[in-house]
Amino acid sequence: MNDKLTTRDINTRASPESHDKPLDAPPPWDSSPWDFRLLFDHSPAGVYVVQKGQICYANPAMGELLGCSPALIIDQPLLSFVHPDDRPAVESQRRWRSEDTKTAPFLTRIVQANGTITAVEVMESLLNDPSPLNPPDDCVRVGVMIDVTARRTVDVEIQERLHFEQLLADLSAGFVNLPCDQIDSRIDTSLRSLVEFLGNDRSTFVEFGDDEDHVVISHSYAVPDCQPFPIGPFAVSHLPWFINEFRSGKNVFLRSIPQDLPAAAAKERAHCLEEGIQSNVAIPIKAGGERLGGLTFAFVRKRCEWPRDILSRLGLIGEVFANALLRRRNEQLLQKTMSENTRLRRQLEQENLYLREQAVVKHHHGKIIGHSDAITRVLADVERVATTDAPVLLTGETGTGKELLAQTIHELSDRKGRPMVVVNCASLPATLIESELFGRAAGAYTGAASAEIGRFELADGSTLFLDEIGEFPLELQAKLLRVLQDGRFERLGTAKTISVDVRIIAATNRDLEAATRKNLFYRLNVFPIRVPPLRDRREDIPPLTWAFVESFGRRMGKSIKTIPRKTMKQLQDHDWPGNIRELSNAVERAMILADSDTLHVDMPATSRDGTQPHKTLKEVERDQIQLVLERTGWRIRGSGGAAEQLDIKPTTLEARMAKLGITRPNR
Ligand SMILES: Nc1ncnc2c1ncn2[C@@H]1O[C@H](COP(=O)(O)OP(=O)(O)OP(=O)(O)O)[C@@H](O)[C@H]1O
Repeated sequence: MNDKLTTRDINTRASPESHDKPLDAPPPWDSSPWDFRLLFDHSPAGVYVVQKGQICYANPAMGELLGCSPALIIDQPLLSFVHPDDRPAVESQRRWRSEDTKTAPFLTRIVQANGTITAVEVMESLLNDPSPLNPPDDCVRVGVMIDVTARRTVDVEIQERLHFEQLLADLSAGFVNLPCDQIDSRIDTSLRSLVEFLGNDRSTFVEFGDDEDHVVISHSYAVPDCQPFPIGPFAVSHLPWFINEFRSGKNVFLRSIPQDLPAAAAKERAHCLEEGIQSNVAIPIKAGGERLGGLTFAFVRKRCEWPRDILSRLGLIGEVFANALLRRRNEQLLQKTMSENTRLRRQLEQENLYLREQAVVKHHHGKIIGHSDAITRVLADVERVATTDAPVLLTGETGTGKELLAQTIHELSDRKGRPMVVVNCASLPATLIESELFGRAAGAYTGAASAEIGRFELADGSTLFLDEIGEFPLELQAKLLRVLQDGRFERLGTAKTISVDVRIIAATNRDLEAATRKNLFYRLNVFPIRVPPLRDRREDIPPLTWAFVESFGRRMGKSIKTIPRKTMKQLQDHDWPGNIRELSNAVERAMILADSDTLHVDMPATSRDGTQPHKTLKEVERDQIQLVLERTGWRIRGSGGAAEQLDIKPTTLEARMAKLGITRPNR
């Protein structure tokens, strides 16, 4: 027994003042009851024994937990130390079932005599078996109690962190697939949730733009007694140190203002003083690799006690805001680009339409289509001569556009204010041509009841186009030469000389240089223009074809979108003895037959490769007239009649028919 340790022994050995006493080696361990008591005395956990609810043993650690010496605890009901709010839970926790000999560990709070509340974990077990005569509550129980305050603090921190993470997750989830027009209001409510959770007084989202001198306050929320930041541009010069700091990508963590502010932050110091800001935290935010803005958190009522590592978590939610704003910005950009695209496409369509219309309008108004060198040279001549009064002689095969060029010359001249007067010398019977051209007096000849002015008078101050001048009757040539010479003539049946100012343009597809017409030729040949046949300017075929497609399409209510490459090649390869008129007719024929938006053209017999028999111009003309007449049921006049389809006057057609010997077959 002598060498067994007593509590005092251990205390003496453990006390600092005993250090200077030399000690023998520690005595060997003896598992006698006394040694076990010693263990309880030194146990870091509170150990107690209760019988019939009253404490009958408490070790020193238990005394410390309950806040008084173990002697004062003895005979006290253990429940009297438990926090009144926790007592029902403790009692139910200790409701023994018959087979139970120990409780599961449970948490409760102990109230010490001085009012200190300590969180403890308790576990009890029965020392003797309960029986009907000896119910568990009457049994002897041994309990272990440990202080879990520190663990509780950690638990609370973990809980708070979990709540914070949950908040961040919820806020982030709220932005997924959020329509762009709801992003602003969602950021506002998110800032509010953050302020409410984190306990600061104002949270603000700042956007950095291209403007070096300003940032933009896009969202701000403040608790009721504090002012939110005014939304809109904010001059960097108001808080230069602060804004530049976090615009350059640094976190700003000012726990104690003004102490934490550097000397350079004079404006910030004044601002915080004025607004009563005690702490301020700012986190820069990147989105899409771009420094987009930042989140700021101001504290007015108290200082910030956040741990520093909160910054990275707040940075994450900031990124969610920034990504949403970036998405909105991109979407707006996309919208803008798309509407710009639509605008441009419309414009293009309009322009295209305009261009095509132009092509058609040009055609209808006698303007020239074609960009070949040959036609460009002709047009250059046309422009050069148009503004003069010089007579022009247009030569070229039939259908090459001589009348169109005459019209163009007229329209480019100063005479364009009055219409050009056209005389087709081939279509007028020789008997009528004199009165047609020079006018007549009443009774000038049988049937001429009234006086009538002729085309020369009609064209006074304008242009007279003498088409097919080669057909002009020889007997009238002298009169014509005179008027061409000095603009003077007499009406048929009068001696009165009339003087006119007429610009003459003549056209012919036959040789004027023949002896009989030499004088006329010299008089007219002041400014000759040779109009090239279509086969000499094949590159004009595609634009001409498209112009005719548009024109006929419009008239027929058909829309042709494509012409196969092969077809266009065939059109370009063809010799077109009837020139543009023949091309126009071929396209018209194809358009009548077209039943889709693709144009297929049945090529006329002659082609450049020589596989088809070569026809003379006359034959081609005859074939063409015959074809159109057959198609129109031999109707010459009126809308859709052969003359209109051939784009010549009915009288001209009749003259040609007579000349070519085309007659209607007997039925
Ligand atoms: N460059 C062109 N651009 C557009 N259409 C043209 C062009 N040249 C001619 N045409 C058209 O071709 C057809 C024949 O033209 P035009 O009557 O001017 O020819 P022409 O040489 O006077 O014929 P003719 O000698 O048989 O009287 C007309 O429908 C005309 O509008």
